Amino acid sequence: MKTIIIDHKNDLHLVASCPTVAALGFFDGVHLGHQKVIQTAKKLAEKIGLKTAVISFFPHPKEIIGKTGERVHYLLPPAEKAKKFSRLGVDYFYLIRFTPEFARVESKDFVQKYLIPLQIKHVVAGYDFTYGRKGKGNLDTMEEESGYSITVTKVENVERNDEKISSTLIRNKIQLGFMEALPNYLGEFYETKGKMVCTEGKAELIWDRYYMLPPEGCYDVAIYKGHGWVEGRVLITDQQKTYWLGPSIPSAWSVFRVKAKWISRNIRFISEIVEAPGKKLVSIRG
Ligand SMILES: Cc1cc2nc3c(=O)[nH]c(=O)nc-3n(C[C@H](O)[C@H](O)[C@H](O)COP(=O)(O)O)c2cc1C
Ligand SMILES: Nc1ncnc2c1ncn2[C@@H]1O[C@H](COP(=O)(O)OP(=O)(O)OP(=O)(O)O)[C@@H](O)[C@H]1O
Repeated sequence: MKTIIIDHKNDLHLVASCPTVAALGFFDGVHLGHQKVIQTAKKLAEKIGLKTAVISFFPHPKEIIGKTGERVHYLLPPAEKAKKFSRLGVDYFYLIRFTPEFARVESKDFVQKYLIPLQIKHVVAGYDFTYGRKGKGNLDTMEEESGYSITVTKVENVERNDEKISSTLIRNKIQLGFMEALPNYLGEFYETKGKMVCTEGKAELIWDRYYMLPPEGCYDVAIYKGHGWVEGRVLITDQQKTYWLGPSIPSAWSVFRVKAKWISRNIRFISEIVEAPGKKLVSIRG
C-alpha cells in the first residue's frame, strides 16, 4: 500500500496514479464498522477492476475546529491505521492534513478540487459521513456536486447490542476501563505500542503517542517483547504512568520495544491490595 500525505502544496493531478474506489472518513481505531466500509470499497473495486483507496484526515477535525484546546484521545497513531488499511487490501492511503484552511473548503470544492483530481470514481462511506465546511456535504449531495462523475455507496450501520459501533463508543469504554468489551467493537483486543524501561526491580511502560489509556487500576494484558506473547499484569497510576507487575521483572537496566494487548480490568487484584494494606503485593520504588 502506498501512503500519500496531502496538503495545500500538492498538485493532486500528479498525486493520483490510477482511478480508485475510495472509502472516506477519519477511521480512528479501524473498528468493525470501519472495516465494513473498507471491505465494501474493496469488493466494489475488484468487481469493476479498479484499485482501492482510503481518504482520511489528520489531525482529527475536532482538534482544529472544536473549542480551543479540545483534546482528542486518539485510539491509534496514523502509521498503525495505515498498517490496518494495508491488511484490509487497500492500495492507496491518501492522508489529508486537516488545517483551519482545509476546514473552510466548501463541500462542492472538496469534491471538485480533491476527489476528482485524485481520480476517485466511486465513494463508499457510512450513513453519517459528512464533508466540507461545517460538515454540510453528505453522500446524498456528492453525486450532484461531482457533476455525476462520482457514484456513491452508503454502508448500513454495523451495530452491537442495538448500538452503532463508533470510535466515540470505544473511547467511552476505555475511559471506564472496560477493556474486555473492546473485541466486540474492534474484532480483536485493543493494542498499544511503546517501550519497556527496566531499572532494578521496576519496569515502566512508556507508550507511543496517539494511544488511549484506561483509568488508574490494574489490568490483565499480554505483552510482546520480540519472542512471543507473555501474559501478565500492569498497574496504571493516577498520573497515567504504566508499570509492569510481572511475571518476571528484569533486574538489569534495559529498554526494549513492546506491544500490549489489553485483556481486562483486574478488579480482584485491586481488592487484594485494599484488603491487605500491610502486605506489599506491588513493589514499585522510585
Ligand atoms: C473539506 C472538508 C471541510 C470540513 N469542514 C468541517 C467544518 O467546518 N466543521 C466540521 O465540524 N467538520 C468539518 N469537516 C469534517 C467532516 O464533517 C467529517 O468529520 C470528516 O470528513 C470525517 O468524517 P467522519 O467523521 O464521518 O469520519 C470537514 C471535512 C472536509 C473533508
Ligand atoms: N458502525 C458503523 N457502521 C458503518 N459505517 C460506519 C460505522 N462507523 C463509522 N462508519 C463510517 O466509517 C467512516 C469513518 O467514520 P468515523 O471516523 O466518523 O467513525 P466513527 O466511529 O463514527 O467516529 P466518531 O465516533 O468519532 O464519530 C465514515 O464513512 C462513517 O460513516
